[in-house]
Amino acid sequence: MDIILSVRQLSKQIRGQAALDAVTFSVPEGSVHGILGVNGSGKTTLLRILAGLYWPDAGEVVWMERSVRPWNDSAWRSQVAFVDPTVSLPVRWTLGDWETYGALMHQRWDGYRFRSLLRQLDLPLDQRVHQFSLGMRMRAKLAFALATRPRLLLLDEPTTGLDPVVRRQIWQWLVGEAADSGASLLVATHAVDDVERLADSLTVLYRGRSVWSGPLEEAKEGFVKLVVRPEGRTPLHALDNALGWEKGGDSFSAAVERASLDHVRDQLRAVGIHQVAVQEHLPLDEWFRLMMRKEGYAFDADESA
Ligand SMILES: Nc1ncnc2c1ncn2[C@@H]1O[C@H](COP(=O)(O)OP(=O)(O)OP(=O)(O)O)[C@@H](O)[C@H]1O
Repeated sequence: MDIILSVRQLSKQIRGQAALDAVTFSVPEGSVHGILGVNGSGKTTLLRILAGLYWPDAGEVVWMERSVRPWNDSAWRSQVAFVDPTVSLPVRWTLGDWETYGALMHQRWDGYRFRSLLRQLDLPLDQRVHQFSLGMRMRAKLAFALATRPRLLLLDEPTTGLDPVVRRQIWQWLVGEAADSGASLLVATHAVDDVERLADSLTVLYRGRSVWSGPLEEAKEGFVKLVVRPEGRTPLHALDNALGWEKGGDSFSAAVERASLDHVRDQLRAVGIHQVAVQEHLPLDEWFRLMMRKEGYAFDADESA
């Protein structure tokens, strides 16, 4: 797949702190790319720059091999839609009013598509949006965004506050709609399971830096979990604190990068542990925790080993 968007060395300071620090990643055309990160890692700042709401201090945004300035480029902005759970068109308006606004304000507005999406989503055109449930509001915002016919849809925590059934329905519908229209999705979220289910590729942000980026499969293939049953008082912490051994019954487990597997096995042998079970195909959540641990993010709950 061709690369449609490249973000290169993007940096932004907010009140003297680096909200983004040389963030770099690429998004293949027509794909879903997840931006994963713990609180305060820079996800919203990144999307706001791409939506043209903030400008960066340094770095480059390349769209279809052309360097663009989202904060100063109306052609770019006509191809990009940003869905932010904290911002919406006025909720005192009806969706009919949203439609009128969309037709006036968006060069690529497709009224036929908007109506068809509202029918699919069972959303009434003549009811004020503040009377909608949270799930209905999010559907309305997504329908509005899709009706602007974006080539790139930026989503900031789009399913926060929604129950698991609605969340799954919305995702399924959205990814299908985006695929039909050829749009690429950039989704910032804490929800590792959503990224695992939907994304083709992902970037992990930590303290404003992109600490990992690549295809989902590469992330999932890149690590395993070791399970050991030490006898007596084997000092697992002394082996490698960064592994963060977790106790479960009479065994300990730790996720490790596949590349360091032999090294860790050698360390275990050196303290008399020869029986090591290796688990493959683990949930992405375990990989994400491993990434965060490597970066020094504290996991209080894991200090039991
Ligand atoms: N308006 C602001 N004023 C001061 N600091 C800010 C502002 N906006 C962002 N920051 C800081 O920039 C950093 C990145 O914030 P950002 O909101 O982009 O992270 P995030 O990954 O989206 O977080 P969350 O998951 O909690 O929404 C944080 O340290 C945050 O405190």
